[in-house]
Amino acid sequence: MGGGPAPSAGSLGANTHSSAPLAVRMRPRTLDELVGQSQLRAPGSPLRQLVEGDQSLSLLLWGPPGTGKTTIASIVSQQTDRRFVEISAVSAGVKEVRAAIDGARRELAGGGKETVLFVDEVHRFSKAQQDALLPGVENRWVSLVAATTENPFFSVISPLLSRSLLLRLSSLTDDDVRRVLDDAVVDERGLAKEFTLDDDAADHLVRLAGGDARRALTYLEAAAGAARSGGAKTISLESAEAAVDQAAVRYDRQGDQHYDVISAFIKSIRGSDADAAVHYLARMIEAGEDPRFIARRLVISASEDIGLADPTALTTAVAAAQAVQLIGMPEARLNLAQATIALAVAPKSNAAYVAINEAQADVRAGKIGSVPPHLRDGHYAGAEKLGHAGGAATPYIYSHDAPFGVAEQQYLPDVLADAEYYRPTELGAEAAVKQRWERVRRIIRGR
Ligand SMILES: Nc1ncnc2c1ncn2[C@@H]1O[C@H](COP(=O)(O)OP(=O)(O)OP(=O)(O)O)[C@@H](O)[C@H]1O
Repeated sequence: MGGGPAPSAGSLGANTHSSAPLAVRMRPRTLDELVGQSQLRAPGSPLRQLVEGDQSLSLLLWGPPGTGKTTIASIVSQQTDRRFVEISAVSAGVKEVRAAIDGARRELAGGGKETVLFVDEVHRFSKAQQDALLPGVENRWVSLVAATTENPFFSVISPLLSRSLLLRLSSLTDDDVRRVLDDAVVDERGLAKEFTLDDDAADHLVRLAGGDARRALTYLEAAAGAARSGGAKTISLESAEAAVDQAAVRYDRQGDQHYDVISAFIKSIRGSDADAAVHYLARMIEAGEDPRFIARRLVISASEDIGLADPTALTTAVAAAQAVQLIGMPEARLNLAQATIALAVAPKSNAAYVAINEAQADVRAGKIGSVPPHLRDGHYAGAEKLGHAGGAATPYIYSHDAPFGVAEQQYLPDVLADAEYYRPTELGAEAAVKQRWERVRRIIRGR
């Protein structure tokens, strides 16, 4: 490192227009420069109308990191000649929100420009903080562009949802990411043809980017730095590999490895390693991760990975999620720790997860069939004549009248008569469920 920085900074300066990171320099300036997201960019789409017309509208952009949310907000402000004011829900509170809205209102009152207020990670705002955005939106003092990586139906208050146009961004495909890289290699704002990018190096970067254009460009920039300091004209697989490890550490420090850590957290719970699960929980807490996000993942895991092997897991996870709402951080870390450990040490079953997946796959494949006549609604006049419910042709058996409260009777539609979606494990509490269910299924199906 010692003698490196000066010459390498110098040559970097000679080959770029600014010292901003490559991902920032390459930020698309128009909707047409945006890669992927074709549904949003289509002629006549609401976003295009917004950018090309002069109506004011609030947008809620929902999509994974590095797919263009901030970019879209900046395109809207540039192309409609509005001020761009950005606040991050990670660090800002009600005070900053009010100040931004007041500033926009004063600007308007003084005959100045309209304002695009970009709120990044809006799902991190509490209800009260989101409420503070409403007057600005309702009175059209700002065009709000709120970005979230989380499902807004859970994380955004409904008055804000109903006043905004929700646009969904998808992860970039591998081809999209490759295009972003190729553009950055040749573009004057980017690496301006200083290097050629080997195919295998590009493939490596595409794979590591995981659909995130910012990550792809950050890694490309690191690889270019390595090639430059080695005096190379080509970014090879070796320079890419060598550089990316360092870039990945930087990412971690900025908290952008969020998805890798949450993934390791869930996998540790699934793998029953309570120590590892608590370790990843601690990392997320220390990184300032949204506790509601962690709690929601626990609730999902309780059903996906534990299910009926320990039905109390879902109760525990839901209780932890409520505790997070009630108590907030830092104390809610205790509730999260208890739930994490309870889920990690619980016996594991994915039988409920597999059952619903298989049942939905069948329905999607068109295996539906009609509801057996004896199960149809028998409460309306004439139903009996049609043979529904109580009709003589297909009598409905009231289970409580059958021995042990289980009747031999077909419940599934004919096309699915032999389907067996729920296959219990023999683990934990599900062992007893399995014993009983197998007997019950035999009676129902008359075997
Ligand atoms: N669809 C895209 N087409 C081309 N470049 C993109 C696209 N999406 C992102 N980028 C590149 O990645 C950088 C970061 O993108 P942006 O800030 O818009 O991501 P984001 O979706 O707001 O992510 P985050 O949720 O992490 O804030 C941009 O400056 C740009 O260089």
